[in-house]
Amino acid sequence: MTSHIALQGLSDPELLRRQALIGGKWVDAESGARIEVTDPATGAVLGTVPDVSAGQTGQAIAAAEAAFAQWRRTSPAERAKLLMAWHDLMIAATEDLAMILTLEQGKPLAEARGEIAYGASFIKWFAEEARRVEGGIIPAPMTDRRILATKEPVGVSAIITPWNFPNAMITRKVGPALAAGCTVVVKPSEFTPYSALALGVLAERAGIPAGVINIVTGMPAEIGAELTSSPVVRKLSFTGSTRVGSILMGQCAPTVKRLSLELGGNAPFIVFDDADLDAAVEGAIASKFRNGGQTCVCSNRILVQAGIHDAFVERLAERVSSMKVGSGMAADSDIGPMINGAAIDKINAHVQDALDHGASIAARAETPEGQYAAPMVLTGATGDMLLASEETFGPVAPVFRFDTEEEALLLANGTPFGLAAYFFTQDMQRAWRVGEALEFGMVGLNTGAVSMVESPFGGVKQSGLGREGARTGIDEYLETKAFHMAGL
Ligand SMILES: O=CCCCC(=O)O
Repeated sequence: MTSHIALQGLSDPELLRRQALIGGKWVDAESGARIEVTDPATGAVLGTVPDVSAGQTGQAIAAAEAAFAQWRRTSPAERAKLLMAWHDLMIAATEDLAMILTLEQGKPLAEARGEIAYGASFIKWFAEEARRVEGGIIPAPMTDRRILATKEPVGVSAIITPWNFPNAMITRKVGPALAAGCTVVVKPSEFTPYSALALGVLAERAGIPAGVINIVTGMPAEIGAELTSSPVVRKLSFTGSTRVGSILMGQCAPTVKRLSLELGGNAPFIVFDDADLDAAVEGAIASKFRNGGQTCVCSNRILVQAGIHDAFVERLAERVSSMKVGSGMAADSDIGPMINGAAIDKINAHVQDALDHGASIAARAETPEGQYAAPMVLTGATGDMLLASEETFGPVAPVFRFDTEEEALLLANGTPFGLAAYFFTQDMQRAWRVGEALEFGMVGLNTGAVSMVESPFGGVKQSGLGREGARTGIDEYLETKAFHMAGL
């Protein structure tokens, strides 16, 4: 089968796999059904992958269950060694992995390289953490007893990942799962399966045993229903929208699975009068336009205090109007295509609704025809606009004006979501006060970037459950067993 990706010249064409991975075997769908994967920059079909059925998903679950029996008994040092080998192969394959990622997802190649480094960092981190899973001894109320708290892997884990970070959202989940001794069935987004399959190839080369990582490609409803209903699957980790997360949560209820959910955000980005203007503009660019605005932690509402409002808007507008929009494969692109037509429709609807409600366009970058959204700064944004209550998930920066700190906090917290928030001030008392008052899982003071392996990633309210990355990320894949030894 020919493929546009192969024509682009991967140095290791074997990384481009077009089959699902079940129990160590690369397989097609039993029905022969396949789905197309397209390049969002051109609309060209990159190739196809199997549309795996519920039955085959069941086979992947059975393979993960069989592998779990052995994998859970490997030593932490052995798991760490295999994970480090996987990490090293990822780093060595950065250029190819980044090219695959850009072609199927659209983000500029430089950002894709950054995602591969970010993705690999989770594998390295959890390779290290594998050897630090410790239990404890609890003083018992009687003298002839000892109580041990031991840690055990949760079991077979279902990993459902999104299209916006096709590499790193897999590694942030699979890294800790494998380190803890769990085995996984990964269902990557149907828009970006090639990045996932390439990770599968590298895992196999690293020596990770058959069945420990299974990857099922295809449409989400059928595969998701099988993963969530299976009593063998003991854990679901999902990154995606709150709407889908809550459906999955409901589907997991009958079998009472452990859940990690990284869901939608509606991040406020607050600029106080006393902010460092340069730093605030840089922070806004970093947090708003990462991945073309298609990131759950991207700022969605830019709240600017009246005294600095006009200066901030002027500087932001200058930066945004000179942004380069184009194919992620072009060296000078700052913003690539959006993932699909539905994304463009939503962005356009938000912009039109804002304009209908009195907003104005302060800046708009030149944008080519095709599946692109124009980077834009809107002023005069207000709470009755769609973009105040929903994630736009695109390169549109709406600026809301506020007068007092109290007003800013009411606006910022006035959302059912609570993933990330950012604020800029040079007043240290305000820094503590506002940082503590923001109802979000992640808060950036004088920075627009909070995503890094060392830091716990996750949200409160309808933004999800659990934390990924960091020291605690492995806990999501561990159970505590109370082991009572009596008659001593
Ligand atoms: O949309 C959510 C992906 C999270 C990417 C990150 O880790 O910042």
